[in-house]
Amino acid sequence: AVVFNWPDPFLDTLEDQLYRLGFSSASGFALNCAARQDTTIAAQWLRLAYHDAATHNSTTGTGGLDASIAFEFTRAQDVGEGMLASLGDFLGVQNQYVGMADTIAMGAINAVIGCGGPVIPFRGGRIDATEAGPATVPEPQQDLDSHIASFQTQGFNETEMIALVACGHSLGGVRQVDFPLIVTEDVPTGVQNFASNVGFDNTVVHEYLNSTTENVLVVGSNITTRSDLRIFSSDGNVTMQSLASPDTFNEVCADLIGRMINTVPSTVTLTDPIEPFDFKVWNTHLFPQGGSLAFLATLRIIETGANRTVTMFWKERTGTFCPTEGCSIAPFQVESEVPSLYGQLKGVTAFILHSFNASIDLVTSISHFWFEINDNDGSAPFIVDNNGANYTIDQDVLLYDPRRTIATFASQPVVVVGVKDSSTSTNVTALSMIANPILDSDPGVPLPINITTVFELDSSNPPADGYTFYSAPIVNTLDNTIRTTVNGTAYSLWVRFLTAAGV
Ligand code: HEM
Repeated sequence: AVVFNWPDPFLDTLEDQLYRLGFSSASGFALNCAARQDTTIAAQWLRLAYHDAATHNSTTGTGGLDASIAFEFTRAQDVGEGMLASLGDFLGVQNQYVGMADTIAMGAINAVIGCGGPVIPFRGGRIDATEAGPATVPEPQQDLDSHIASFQTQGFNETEMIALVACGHSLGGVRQVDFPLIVTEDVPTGVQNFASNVGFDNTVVHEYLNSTTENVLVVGSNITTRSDLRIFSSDGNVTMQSLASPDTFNEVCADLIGRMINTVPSTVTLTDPIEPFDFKVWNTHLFPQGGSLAFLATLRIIETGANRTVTMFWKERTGTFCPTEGCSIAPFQVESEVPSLYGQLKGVTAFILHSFNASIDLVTSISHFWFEINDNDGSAPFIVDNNGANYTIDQDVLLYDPRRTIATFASQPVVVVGVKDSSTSTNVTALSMIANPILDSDPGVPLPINITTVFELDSSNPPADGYTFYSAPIVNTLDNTIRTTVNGTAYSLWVRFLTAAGV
């Protein structure tokens, strides 16, 4: 599994989105196999992921799960309102580090578990395409040889093709409005489902094998578009029979859907699987406050059942202020939080959030911090110090100020940052990622976009504690990277959340 060395905005974001409740639409909306547009959100997400991945060419190492679907969804082979609806679901959780392609992949694994299917490992690091890929999504009217060839190009052999189609067609169905030549008989809901049940399981396999299937790609009156029949029966039903065991079905589908979402251009390297981090420093803020520096930090710990005491320690940046063993403080707040479904399925019962609100000497400041944990069960207390490297605060020149910032839901937040020793040449900017709004009239390319905001000297916050304050209204409250150059040195600060416990 991947190792988290703080600060790592990329892993920090992905791990929150995977394991914490409410941190990503891609982990929330498909829960309980929720219905939408006469199918399920999960079915729409899984189909979207497959169509995005199907642009892969394993010979040239191009295409794959790269969000190129955002440029392709208007093609005939991608017909269906589920495509745009799914991209719309996912917009708004990307940032400078995590792109749409990772969200689509995360959506696919949540689609499967949201409908009761197996847990698929998540690797991150996909890179969003900037243009459409080739039109290589298989279509029902194509013959078996074409399907074998296109799955081969995408990296799957014939057996894997059979199983992957069965796994995918465990969910959802074919819409009459989009495929009138396939769904030729009236269906009351407008969708002819692949299986008689809604959830992710091998009902589609059983109903195929015992000839009760209503899968229109198997038994539809239009013989040309019986692609599932041709595919499923292509090896004399050997693969379909092997999928009759629910355990085998789940195992094979977890593996193949996992490979499908990890199908990326050869230039992309994915991380190792991201497992929930045992200890995670989260949402830190350092800012000037009434003659000292306020330092807010949360240590998130996976619940172990122990009645833990957690102490935060820190050392000064210059000079001497703290005792040799470090300055220390107890948390002002300890909260328990229910993890996401994915987290629960990985065995996390709760996250315990220990929040600290330390007052740091303004002159000597802070260079690094760490924690000591006592399980209070007679065992020796242990240190949590970022895998031995300490949690290092790399600078105190450019600081985001959550208390001076005015963040309300009613209006655009006015973000305030403090710059130490600033000269008149200071130029403060924020690079923010925002969701590109989908308009019904012209959906455009549903991918997030970057905007740059220039800060101005803040007349309502006069200089204090050696800092000069700059402010700007900022559209996005989820993720901003603030930059400035002071006396020739460039500083950058990642601000993911505008507020924190203790603000
Ligand atoms: C030869 C290969 C395939 C063909 C010809 C094919 C064809 C189709 C067609 C015609 C539909 C109906 C779409 C609609 O009405 O919106 C559909 C739906 C679907 N397909 Fe496939 N498919 C193939 C492979 C796959 C694979 C490999 C997966 C995923 C692993 C997949 C996942 C899905 C899902 C989840 C739906 C339901 C979508 C919904 O209910 O909104 N398909 N497929």
